[in-house]
This record gives sequence, C-alpha cells and structure tokens, in this order.
Amino acid sequence: MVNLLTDLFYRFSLVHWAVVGLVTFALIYLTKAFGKGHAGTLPPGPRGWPIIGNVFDIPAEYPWKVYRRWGQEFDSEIITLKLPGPPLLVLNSAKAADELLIKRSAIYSDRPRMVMLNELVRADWNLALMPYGERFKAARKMFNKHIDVPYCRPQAVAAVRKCLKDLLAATKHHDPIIRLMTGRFILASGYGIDVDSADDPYIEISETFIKSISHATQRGAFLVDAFPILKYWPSSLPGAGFKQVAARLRKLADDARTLPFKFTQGELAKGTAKRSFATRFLETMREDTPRSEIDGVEAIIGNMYIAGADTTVLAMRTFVLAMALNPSIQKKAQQIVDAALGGRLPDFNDFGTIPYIDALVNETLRWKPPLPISIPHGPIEDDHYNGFFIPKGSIVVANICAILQDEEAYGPDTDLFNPERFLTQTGELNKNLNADVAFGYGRRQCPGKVMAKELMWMAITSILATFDIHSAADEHGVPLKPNIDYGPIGNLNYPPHFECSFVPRSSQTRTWIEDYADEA
Ligand code: HEM
Repeated sequence: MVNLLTDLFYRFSLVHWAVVGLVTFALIYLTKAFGKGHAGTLPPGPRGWPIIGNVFDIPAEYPWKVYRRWGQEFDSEIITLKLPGPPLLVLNSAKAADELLIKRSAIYSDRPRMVMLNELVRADWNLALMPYGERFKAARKMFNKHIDVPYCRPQAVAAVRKCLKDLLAATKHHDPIIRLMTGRFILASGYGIDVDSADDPYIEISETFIKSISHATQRGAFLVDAFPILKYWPSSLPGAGFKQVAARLRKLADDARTLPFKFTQGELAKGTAKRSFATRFLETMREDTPRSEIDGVEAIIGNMYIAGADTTVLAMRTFVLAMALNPSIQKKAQQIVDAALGGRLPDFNDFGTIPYIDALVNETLRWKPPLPISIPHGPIEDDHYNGFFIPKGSIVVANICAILQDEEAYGPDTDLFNPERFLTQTGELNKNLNADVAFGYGRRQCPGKVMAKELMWMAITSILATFDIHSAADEHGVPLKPNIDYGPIGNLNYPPHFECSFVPRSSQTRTWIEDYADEA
C-alpha cells in the first residue's frame, strides 16, 4: 500500500492533487449514491475506507485468485469492491455470470465510461470499448457480416505452414514465430497484406497502438478517467499534459485503423489486391455506398489485430508450454493425429473430425485463459440478484479463471492440464462441456471466437503432425521443468518465458514442412 501511495504521489502533479481536493465532496456524494443505498444491499466484500472504499485493496498481483478467495471467505458468488464512484462487482461463479451476463444481457452489455480512450482519443471504433446501444449493435452486425470465417481459411493454412517452416529454423525462441503467425494471418485475411517479418510496418503500427492502449487502461494512468470533469481542463493550463497524450494516441489509433485499409485500396487500384475481407468489401462497393458504411467496415477490420492478436498468441504459447510440460499427452495427441491424417498435413476438411484435438483446444483455453478476468460489463439499469442490489453503472466483471477452475464443472485437479476432461469415456467430445467462458459472455462475447478456435486448431494439429516439442535440458541432458508462473498483473495472462525446442519428428515431416510452406 505504501508503494501504491508513493506511486500515486509521483504520478500526479500538484495541480492534480488540488483537483482531488475539489472533487472530494463529489466523491462523498457518489459513494453514498452507490453504497448501501435505499434500493438494497450490495454483495459483500472487504470493508474498505470511507470515501476511497477499497481502492487500495484491489490486488496488484493475481487479482483473480484474491477475488476467488474473498468469494469463499464471504461465502458469496459475487463480491463487491467499493470505489469512488461505481463499485466493482466480481462474479466468481458460472451460475451468477450466466444469469446476469447471458440471461440478462439486455441489461448487462454496456462498458464503463472511458473518458481518455473514448472521449479524448476517440478510439471507440474499437468494439471492446464501444458503449452499448444502436451503434454497437450495428457494429456487431457488421462484424458478423464481413468477418466471414470460412472465407479466410486459406490464409489460416498459409500462415500456419509458414510458421512450421520458421520453427524449423528456430533455436530456442519460438515466441516471436508464434506472434508472426498470428500477425500474418490477420493482415492477410483482413487486408491481403503479405507479411515477411515481425518488422513489417503494418504489424508495428498496430503493436504500437496496442501498447499505448494497454498503458492508458491501467489503473490510475489518467486522472481524467476518475474525474471526467477534467476533460474540460483548458489545454493552455498546467496539468493538461494528458491532452497532448490523447492527441498522440488519437494519431496512433487513426493510423492503426486507416493505413492498412488504404493499402488495400491502393492495391485494388493497381489491380494487384489479394483476396481479403477488405478487398471483398471494396470490390462490391457501389457509387452510392454511404461513407458511414465504408468507415464502419474499415473499423471492423481494424478490430481484428487489436483484439485478436495478443489473445491468440497467448493461447498458442500456452499450448506449447502444456506440450513441453506433458510429454505423454503430446505423444498421445501425435498418435491420434497420425491415425486421423494417415501421413499428410491437416486441412480444414479435417476440422471437427479429431475429438482429441478439439479437447486440446478447449483445455488450452481453460487451463490458462488469455483474459483471466473479463472486460467489464456495465448494467444500464438497477438490478437485484439473490437478494443483493446491483446499481446501474456498476463495473461488473466475470472471474474467468476462477470459473474455468471449478472442479464441479470441469472435474478434479483443474490446476493440471488434462484434455480428457472434455471427452466422454468412449473418446468422443463431450458436447455439454467447453471452455467458451474464455471468450466472455452474452452480447459482448468475443466475436472472433470461431476464427480464433479455427486458427488454434490448424496450428495445433499441424505442429503435432510435424514436430516434437521438448523442454530445454540442463548440461546433462535432463529436461528442465518450465516455470508455469503466469504474469501476475495486467489484463492478459502472460505465460512465463520458457525455452523449448521444436524437433522435426522425422525426415519425412521435415520434407512436408519445406514443401508445403513453399506451396502456401
Ligand atoms: C484465443 C483467442 C481469443 C480470446 C481468448 C478472446 C477473448 C475475448 C474476451 C474474453 C472478450 C471480452 C468478452 C466480454 O466482454 O464478455 C473478447 C472481446 C473481443 N474479441 Fe476476442 N478473444 C480472442 C480472439 C479474438 C480474435 C481472433 C478476434 C478478431 C478476429 C477477437 C475480437 C474481439 C472483439 C472485437 C471483442 C470486443 C467485443 C465487444 O466488446 O463486443 N478476439 N475477446
């Protein structure tokens, strides 16, 4: 807590502290409004302090574990952390998350107000940040219409096969290769951009924007998010540095959205555009296509890299870690893949025909979901659950990690990687169980779910067909146990850095990799 206070002190200038003083009265009002008000009692939670509530109780490390423990201590599926302004409600059980975020999703599909990113940077073309409403519904419809998964299967196959070839040449560091595969796939399917290396300028543009956004969404990064009135602070006065930051971020956001789309327009004009979502839309555009539709499609395709790259990379890195840790599971999966494919690389005709691989995809997402805690959902009206009051405007999150670790749903030892928990006794996929919670809930559930699962399926099956994954060994050849301490902070579940090697399973699989990569 001392560290946090010191951190806050240095982060905020004197002007900021003056503003803090001025708004204290407003906070007292807000805390009362959102506290134990006339409409009922909030779900239980740690006691907290007057006015600032539980600000300093929000765990800096492994928040999902602490929230789960509090849920057990307070014997409640939902816990509350009181904050200045709207409270944070954490849903620790599948039952509460299903009831509120799915069954009552007409109420629980808003996002909390994000003044810096949405109102100053104007990055709310990013679906994950967009408030719920007609504009949001139209954008989701557009996503479903234009991001048509089967249409981009050839790009998925090509990106995976190039990845196999890159892995052949890899020494110990597979992370950048996995990242390049995802970037290749997204830029090829979105815009028809061929990416040669991780230094590709279009990858760099999106990565820079993503890094800046994740800084901007960190707790306490911008005072204007806690005190929206500051958005009217004159740029000429001291303390308005955040406005310059907003202008810089807006330029980055605009570049990430518009530059790749402009590339496709240029290629179309030259007659060299490749098959992609952008090409398909631009080719069918008419003279009278409204500007709003063109901007909408540009934004939707722009969402793919921003929302889909990191998450898919993290899931694939988890798969590699799980294979390095569990050689017997890897061996079994390879035997099943060999029997199903009969001596070739997979294609999408094989999709859904190998239950063990579907189970592996599920277990990878369940064991270490890329987002341990969902993006916040905001109720647009007051509500009640199990006798507790949930005020309009609260910040409601699902504890995805805790829900996916529930032994009642997923069987014993949920901290262990075991794909068989998704299979029936006869080896079929258990249709009543999946790890889709990793993609969130209700009307805000990840619209890239099917695309992500297909890419994961293709990559996992192809890697198993061609490589043995070994963890690094010590000087005596004894395998080192990779560290499985996932990153304790932030919104994403970062696997630890670990070394492993990808060894072609035979001279024949090496030949496939070389031949197929050139065809792709
Ligand atoms: C394994 C990979 C992925 C995982 C685990 C994942 C997970 C998630 C989660 C948990 C959410 C928040 C849902 C909620 O608020 O309840 C989300 C939102 C979103 N995801 Fe994904 N995602 C993945 C890949 C992708 C891909 C490949 C794309 C794009 C092609 C994508 C596009 C989006 C978008 C646009 C949103 C915002 C949706 C909204 O707010 O309405 N995701 N994702």
